[in-house]
Amino acid sequence: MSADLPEALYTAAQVRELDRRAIEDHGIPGYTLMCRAGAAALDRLRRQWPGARTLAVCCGPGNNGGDGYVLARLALEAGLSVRVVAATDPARLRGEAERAWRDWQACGQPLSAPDEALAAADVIVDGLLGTGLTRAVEGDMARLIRSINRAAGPILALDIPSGLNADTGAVMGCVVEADVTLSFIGLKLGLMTGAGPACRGELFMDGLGVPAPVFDDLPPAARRVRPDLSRAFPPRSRDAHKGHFGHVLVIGGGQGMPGAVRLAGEAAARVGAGLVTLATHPDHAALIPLARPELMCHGIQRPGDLEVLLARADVVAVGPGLGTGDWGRRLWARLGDWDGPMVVDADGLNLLAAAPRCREDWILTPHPGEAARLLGCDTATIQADRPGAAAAIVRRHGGVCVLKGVGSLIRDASGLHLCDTGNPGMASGGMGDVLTGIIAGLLAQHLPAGGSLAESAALGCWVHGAAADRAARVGERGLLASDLLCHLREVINS
Ligand SMILES: NC(=O)C1=CN([C@@H]2O[C@H](COP(=O)(O)OP(=O)(O)OC[C@H]3O[C@@H](n4cnc5c(N)ncnc54)[C@H](O)[C@@H]3O)[C@@H](O)[C@H]2O)[C@H](O)CC1
Ligand SMILES: [K+]
Repeated sequence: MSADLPEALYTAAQVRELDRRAIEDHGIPGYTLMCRAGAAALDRLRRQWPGARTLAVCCGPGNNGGDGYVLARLALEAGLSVRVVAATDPARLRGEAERAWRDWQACGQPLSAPDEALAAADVIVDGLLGTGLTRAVEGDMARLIRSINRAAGPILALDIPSGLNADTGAVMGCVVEADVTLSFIGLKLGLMTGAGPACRGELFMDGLGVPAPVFDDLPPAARRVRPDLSRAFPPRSRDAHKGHFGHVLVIGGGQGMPGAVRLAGEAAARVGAGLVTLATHPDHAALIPLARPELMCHGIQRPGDLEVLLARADVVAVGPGLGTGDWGRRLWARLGDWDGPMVVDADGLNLLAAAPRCREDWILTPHPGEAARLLGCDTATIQADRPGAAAAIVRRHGGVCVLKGVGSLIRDASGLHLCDTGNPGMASGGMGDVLTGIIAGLLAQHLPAGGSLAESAALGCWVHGAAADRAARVGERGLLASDLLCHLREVINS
């Protein structure tokens, strides 16, 4: 991903509104925007693949196709060999796209058959579908996308890989697997979550010269988490003592599952919580401090054993390894009237799904499967509309929802953040326990300074992914949750 991507993320409808404003309110003709898009795409193509001489440009039925026809004409004028594949009859093109087609036609080049064009191409340009995707891709369009994906040449997607839902990051039937995507005017939310990161390749954006006022009073659908770490983690006063940095109580670790609470507890300590106590099953309470003596650990037989611990806690993290049996259920029930910020993960979420409740001061951290249980649907439904699922969980349960996965979403009643740190090495047990501890540890310190519950959750997601990215420098495969712990300090002090 190019480092200088903007923070704001938009839906397809919002980008269409930005297009409209640029055209109608600022007098930039639509065709000028389209020509700028085509020119920007050709420029990106030649930077990415300087040796490319032969292009296959696949053009669809709308303005995304129009971008493609402009690129094809400009490439021809620049001396490249260009074969254009029209996915649908160009006679059906309208508006700017029709004009782009006519300007291409005036170059006197015939259309090409897909197989011939794709086989000969040094680079393939995907101008099939953009933000106008309205339904699952099928038929000839799907066949063409599959041929593009099978071809040898690298792929440049215009605006968004065809077949990717710009709002949700879901694949609509099939999707172009791009090597590079150049998005226009505003970054689409779907490029950053769900299947977006996997099919967009390296991501760039070009604003097409749209003036800044176009973006006024159009709040983006989401904002990428880009913390200013010096502000998020202000220097500690010289007379600091552990009482200044809060006390986290982690409740979980049912019989035979001590690891989850240990990971969560250590993560909370590693992001700077002053004190961390684990309330866990008596069978292993004495063992955990042997591995990490800084963690205080109490064996809990019954809910009453929590009282003294809850009285001392500033933040509760509940769920890692809790289990949904009688022991876990009784501890969960005791928390019903605990008054303070809470992070709920894993079996805490499963118990919440079984007996729904609503609070404003908790942070729920479901992965898609737990989110499906919270909403009473299946995981595919969650992944088909991740932003919608996160919003539904907040409507039903209040507080903040961190919907984990590629492009974790952090949703509260006032808005949506998206975290794009992290890597596939995080697909291993215990990563969620570490995130739970990180968020609880930040809440205990009221970090980021003056931030909301959602901002603490967003910062925690960012720190979690950034630590995993550092740990993955020696390889993603085999990355363990505990590998993140030593990197947490590097990240928050960097
Ligand atoms: N001035 C501008 O408007 C600019 C637009 N940009 C580019 O325009 C596209 C959005 O264009 P739009 O025509 O709205 O949509 P698409 O080109 O994505 O395609 C719409 C077209 O496709 C049909 N369609 C929808 N779903 C399917 C499907 N599953 N299978 C087949 N066909 C489908 C639909 O019926 C329409 O006919 C944007 O992405 C930019 O690339 C410029 O970037 C900036 C200027
Ligand atoms: K496209």
